[in-house]
Amino acid sequence: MLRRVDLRPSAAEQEPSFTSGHRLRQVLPRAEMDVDAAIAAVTPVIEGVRDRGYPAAREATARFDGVDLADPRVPAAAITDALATLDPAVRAALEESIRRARIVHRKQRRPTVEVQVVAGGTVTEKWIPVDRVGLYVPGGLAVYPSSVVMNVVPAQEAGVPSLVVCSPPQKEFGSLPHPTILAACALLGVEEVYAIGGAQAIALMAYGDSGEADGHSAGRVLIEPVDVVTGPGNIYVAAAKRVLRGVIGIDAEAGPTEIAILADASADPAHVAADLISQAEHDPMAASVLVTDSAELADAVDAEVSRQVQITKHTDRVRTALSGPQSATVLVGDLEQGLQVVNAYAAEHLEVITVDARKWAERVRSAGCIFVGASSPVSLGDYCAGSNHVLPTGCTARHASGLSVQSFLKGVHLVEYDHEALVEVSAHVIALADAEDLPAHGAAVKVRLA
Ligand SMILES: NC(=O)c1ccc[n+]([C@@H]2O[C@H](COP(=O)([O-])OP(=O)(O)OC[C@H]3O[C@@H](n4cnc5c(N)ncnc54)[C@H](O)[C@@H]3O)[C@@H](O)[C@H]2O)c1
Ligand SMILES: N[C@H](CO)Cc1c[nH]c[nH+]1
Ligand SMILES: [Zn+2]
Repeated sequence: MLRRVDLRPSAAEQEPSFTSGHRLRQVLPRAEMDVDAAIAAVTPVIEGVRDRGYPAAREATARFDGVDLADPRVPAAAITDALATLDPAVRAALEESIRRARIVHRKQRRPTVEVQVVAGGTVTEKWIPVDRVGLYVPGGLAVYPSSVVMNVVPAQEAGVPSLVVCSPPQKEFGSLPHPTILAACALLGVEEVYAIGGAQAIALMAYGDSGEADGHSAGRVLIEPVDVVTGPGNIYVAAAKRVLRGVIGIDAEAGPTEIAILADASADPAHVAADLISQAEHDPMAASVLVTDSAELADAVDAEVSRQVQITKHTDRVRTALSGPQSATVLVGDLEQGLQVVNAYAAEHLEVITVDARKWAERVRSAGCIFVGASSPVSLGDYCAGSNHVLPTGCTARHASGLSVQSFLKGVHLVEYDHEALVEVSAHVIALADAEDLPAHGAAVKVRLA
């Protein structure tokens, strides 16, 4: 079922060795359409919202979601009603998910650190939450109340005073976001929610709309712009975040889901197949990659995938994802080479299902989140591990992190020197200012020396 990429040293015509991450990335599976390619599709939408505000977003919603909404703000009553009618088992699960996420995220807050550099001279680093954030909750092929939890909990733990949630309108629910998403907002005390998805939602949060563009909302503020937008989404959402980075801060490009599994002969093929399928059901563009040194395991996983795909609910979506160029089994000579492969691939999610799994996991250098051992599937992290499921995709885990409290904080230095401490270092400041041919910088110190 999964195509094979054979990197075993014995494979015919193998190049010297695929040891450099850059060389490896050229042969590893990747989707045909990447974020760069999606930028062309979202740029007109973003420019429209920048220039004309909500009317342009409304047109995009009509086009992509088949819904025309004069006012996308979700009424307060819809949010409270959604919680009142929520299935008790789902409510209990959301509450447990929130509880565990809070335990982990509360510990992430960095303390203020004051450093005495010299007598009379200190540098203090403090962390200030941004004023207002926009949290994107996907709702196209699936709906994601769990992403409400993963966005809102770290923002709240960071101390962000103003939060807004955007999620696509659902035709079958009166063009509001899905009721489970609204119920999750209610559980977390989020009151400002808009029924809007895709790139138009990211642009609307970034630019806001004062309602003055064409008088469509009679001068009232439809939505205040935010400072940071976080959250997962499809390739268009990820592209919009890349385009708008700078206008707003972003967490990471958390686009179409990826799972890589580093497994040896000890892994249970039924578990491996189930986990590959679990993440493939997100999106036809999702990527599922098995990296193994065992051809026997690869064969057994193929057989299991074929069996399980027939009985999974979203079978078409899963088949498309698993048969696309982004999914494959990569055969390696040994787990050392497997480690090089998973580090080069930099998956959003990496499972390590091997003998001594923790030992191998400790040596991973690039992955959004690492799931260690046979009893830690990605689905656990998606909902209830306490970790965050908003994670970098498309190889951005080489440099980016998953969503955390830190995503909502700005680090600021407070520099405080007294006169003596300034005098003591003044010659060095003046010498460096002269070396840079910026003598006015030196003069700003000299004027204080008299
Ligand atoms: N990386 C992560 O952390 C993470 C977490 C959860 C989910 N995900 C991913 O989020 C995504 C959710 O996708 P989804 O589609 O279900 O919901 P979504 O909310 O991300 O996207 C739906 C929106 O896309 C817009 N859209 C649809 N087709 C378009 C087109 N052709 N051009 C422009 N805009 C278009 C629509 O306006 C719609 O509102 C999946 O790819 C899933 O794998 C990622
Ligand atoms: N696996 C997703 C991150 O790519 C998160 C998620 C939410 N719901 C189910 N799964
Ligand atoms: Zn998932």
